[in-house]
Amino acid sequence: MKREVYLDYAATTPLRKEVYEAMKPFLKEKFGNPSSIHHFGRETRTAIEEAREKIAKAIGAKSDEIIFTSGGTESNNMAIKGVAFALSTKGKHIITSKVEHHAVLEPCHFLEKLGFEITYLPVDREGFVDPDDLKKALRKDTILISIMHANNEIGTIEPIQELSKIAKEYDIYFHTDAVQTVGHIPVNVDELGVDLLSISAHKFYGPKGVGALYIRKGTKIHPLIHGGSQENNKRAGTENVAGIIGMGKAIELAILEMDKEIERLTELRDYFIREVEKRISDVYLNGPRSNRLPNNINFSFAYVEGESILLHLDLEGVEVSTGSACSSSSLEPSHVLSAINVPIELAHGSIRFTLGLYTTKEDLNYTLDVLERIIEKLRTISPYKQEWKINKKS
Ligand SMILES: Cc1ncc(COP(=O)(O)O)c(C=O)c1O
Repeated sequence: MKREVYLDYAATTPLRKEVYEAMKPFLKEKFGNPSSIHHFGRETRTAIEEAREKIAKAIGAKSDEIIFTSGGTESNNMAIKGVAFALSTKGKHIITSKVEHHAVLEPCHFLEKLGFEITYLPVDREGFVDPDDLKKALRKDTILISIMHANNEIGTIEPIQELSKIAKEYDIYFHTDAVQTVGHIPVNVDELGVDLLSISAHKFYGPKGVGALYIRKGTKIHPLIHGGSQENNKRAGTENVAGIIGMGKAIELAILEMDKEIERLTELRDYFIREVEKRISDVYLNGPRSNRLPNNINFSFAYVEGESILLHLDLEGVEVSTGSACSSSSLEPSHVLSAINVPIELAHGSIRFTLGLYTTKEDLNYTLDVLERIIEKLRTISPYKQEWKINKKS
């Protein structure tokens, strides 16, 4: 029987019921502007500060080190451009990696147009940045290093502690895009040794359009949005009150359930990987087998197009993604798969399955049955069929 199976939790997660309930009053009756002095204003101000404390506590920070933003994209932009603008007289060199999200790569491309120089570090075949490569890339004028905590396409968890240690030795700011890890695996800013860290609520069952940037006390950074004095003069504009309250509730619940979910999802992930490798020939797992996000699976299926697999899965009620959500609409192979040296034909046959709170083993069994059938059917009509048969014989 047809099932509805959502396996695209890395793109976004559904809003939790408890989060929606917590937000509701702030969409209607509790409408005060948090900057107003009167009762209505004080009520929303208090709620915002409580949410800030919850976010800070979840990552081992202090509440005055948290700035609310419109999401992961804005947080990354603020961290990178904000530090670049603040330190441009000290230096104009930034180091990042080739596998970052576009919300890091594009601000870097923009800065290049303004005369900054960016080094894009390579990664190994599993997507890991080598600390030695970072050391070699350092220059006297390096002002910022930005390496993501975990990759949104292939799930690689980067060795942030080791990388940030190098930054510290040379007194260089370290930013990490933790959009895929906060609320999913333990994140502690002191243990990671980072100065800036990006968060997005809709990746952990909070609302879309709200996020946060952790800025270690004393870090020099310019605001990107000018206006009122909100967010400690670092991000002007009346706050997204309901969104912020929702993010606070979502992080609280995510932290409570984290250990249990890590164990459950890791088991489901490894079961799915094993079954795919057992049931379907010519499949290649992208990304590592350990130090991988508990909910991430990314496979290349030889001789078939990822888009065809996606559309056929969709018809059967299974929602997945080819590479990152942003590149789903483009025919370019994903920059992440290119960086880990996946051949172009295989990169085009790649599918990302990301699990979450509501994923069950029954969902995965249904997906496996459907997937096995679809791949077999697509391969029968594949233009690579002859070549495939030859390869299989040899
Ligand atoms: C690693 C990473 N960084 C940044 C973003 C952008 O976050 P947002 O959608 O909140 O702007 C995403 C979302 O896909 C992501 O996966």
